[in-house]
Amino acid sequence: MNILKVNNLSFSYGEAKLIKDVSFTVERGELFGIIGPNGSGKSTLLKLLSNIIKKEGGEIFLLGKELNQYRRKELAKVLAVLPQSTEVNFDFSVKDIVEMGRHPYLRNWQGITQVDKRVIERALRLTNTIDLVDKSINSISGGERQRVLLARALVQEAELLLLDEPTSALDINYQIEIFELLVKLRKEGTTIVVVLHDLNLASQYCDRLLLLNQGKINTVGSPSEVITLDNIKDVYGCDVKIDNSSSRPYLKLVSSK
Ligand SMILES: Nc1ncnc2c1ncn2[C@@H]1O[C@H](COP(=O)(O)OP(=O)(O)OP(=O)(O)O)[C@@H](O)[C@H]1O
Repeated sequence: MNILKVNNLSFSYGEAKLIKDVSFTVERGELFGIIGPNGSGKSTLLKLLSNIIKKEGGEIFLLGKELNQYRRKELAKVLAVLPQSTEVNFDFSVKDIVEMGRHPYLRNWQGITQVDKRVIERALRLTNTIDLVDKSINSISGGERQRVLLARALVQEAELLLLDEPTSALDINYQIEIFELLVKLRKEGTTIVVVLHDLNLASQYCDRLLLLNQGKINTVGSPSEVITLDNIKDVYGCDVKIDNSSSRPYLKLVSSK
C-alpha cells in the first residue's frame, strides 16, 4: 500500500514554474531518495510534501487523505520533517528543542509524561545527542544541530519522515551512523523520503530513487535503473564511470581534463 501518492503536482514562485507535472508514489516502509542537481527543485518538492508551501495544482494523498485536509496536530503525528536549514532563531536548549517534537501528543495544560520522556531518551540515544541536552542549540556545531533536529523529528513517532539532506553537515562516521539508523527505522516500519546530493549514498541505501531535473521527473526506479551513464549525462551534463560489479551502482567521477 502506498503512503504517499502524488498526482500531477505543480508549483511556481512568481513566474518561475519550479515543479512541473510531477507524479509518483512512495510505498509504506520504503527508503525513497530524491536526487538531482542544484536548483532542480528537490527542497521545493519536499516542502510541498510537508505542507510547508501550498501546491499550485495536482494532488498529494497521505495515507489516502488529501494533505490539505489534515489538521496541524494530526499531520505532525503522521509526518515529521527535517528541513535543509537547521538554523534556530531562539536560544533554546537542546532538551527544549527535542521536547518540542512531542507537542502534538501533549494535552492542554499537561506537561510531558513518562511515556514522552522514554520516547525522547530513545531519540537522543539513537542520534547520539544525549550528551548535548543541556547545551544551547546555538552553541553546538552544524553537524550536532543536524542530529538534534533529527532527534526532534524522531520523537514525533511519525509514520513518514521527510529529510532534506540529513547528512550534509556530517563527517563520514556520522553519515554512515545516520544511514544505518534510517535503515533500522525503516525495518521498524517507518517510511523515509530523503533528499540527497551524494549519489553513492543514495545508491547504497535507498530502495528507490526519483531523479529530478529542472522541476520534472527524469526517472523513478531502483538505483540501477536511475543511476545510469545516460541519465547522469542527461541531467548533470557530466561524464562519469559507473561500477556495476556489486548489486548497486557505484559512481566514479571522470576528470574533464
Ligand atoms: N523562496 C523562493 N523564491 C523564489 N525562488 C526560489 C525560492 N526558493 C527556491 N527558489 C528557486 O527554486 C529553484 C529550486 O530550488 P530548490 O531549493 O527546490 O532546489 P534544490 O534542488 O533543493 O537545490 P539544492 O540542491 O541547491 O539544495 C531554484 O532555482 C531556487 O533558486
